[in-house]
Amino acid sequence: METVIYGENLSFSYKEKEILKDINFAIKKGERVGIVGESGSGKSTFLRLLAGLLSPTGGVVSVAGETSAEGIIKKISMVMQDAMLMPLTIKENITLGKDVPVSRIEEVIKATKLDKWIDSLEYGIDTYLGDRANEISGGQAQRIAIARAMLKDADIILLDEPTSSLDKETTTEVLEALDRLMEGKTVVHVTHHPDLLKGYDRIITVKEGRFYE
Ligand SMILES: Nc1ncnc2c1ncn2[C@@H]1O[C@H](COP(=O)(O)OP(=O)(O)OP(=O)(O)O)[C@@H](O)[C@H]1O
Repeated sequence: METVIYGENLSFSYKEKEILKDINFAIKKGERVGIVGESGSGKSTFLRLLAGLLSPTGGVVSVAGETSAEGIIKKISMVMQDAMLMPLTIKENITLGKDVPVSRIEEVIKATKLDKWIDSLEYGIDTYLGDRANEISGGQAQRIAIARAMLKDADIILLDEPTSSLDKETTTEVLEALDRLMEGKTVVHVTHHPDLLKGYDRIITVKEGRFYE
């Protein structure tokens, strides 16, 4: 299988503080890779480098053949700890304002099991989330973020603790939705919970700026 994500002598520092030191790695198409390590070891920093949100201070990171933020952003979908919903309708939060066939929107709403909840709302998918944001549970918010990622249908899925703010029951629902999102994709998943990485192809531990498999 071809390599779709790689780093060559990849380093990253915040000012003088070196977080990642001269790392080399390669992730193949369709692989599921878990990233674990102590708090502060640099897991989120690594994911941000893969997402193009940070630029390496040394070496190269390449994602689906892209090394620039503009290139990378088109090739990845990211689900993070916070869904970061905008003061827009549910539909607009899922489509991000793109013109998408209704049938496709319905598909992702079903796949993330948001349909029952949305049907119960007076304005359905056109419900405005601005002032109602407080009435949305963390699990619903995360599933909206997952529906958004499904619609984008990028080949590479980056996950940063997508279930860490949820209770046990809600976590199960969100994990089911994530399973659907990850089908057939290349996945990099940062987590404190190795039990979420069952069935993954590889687990990388970040320690003192280096990778251990
Ligand atoms: N914007 C920033 N400026 C300076 N230092 C930062 C910044 N963001 C993170 N750091 C530091 O970089 C180190 C790595 O942070 P990072 O968030 O990548 O770790 P992590 O392994 O994801 O931690 P956690 O598991 O707690 O989320 C930490 O020591 C953190 O304090």
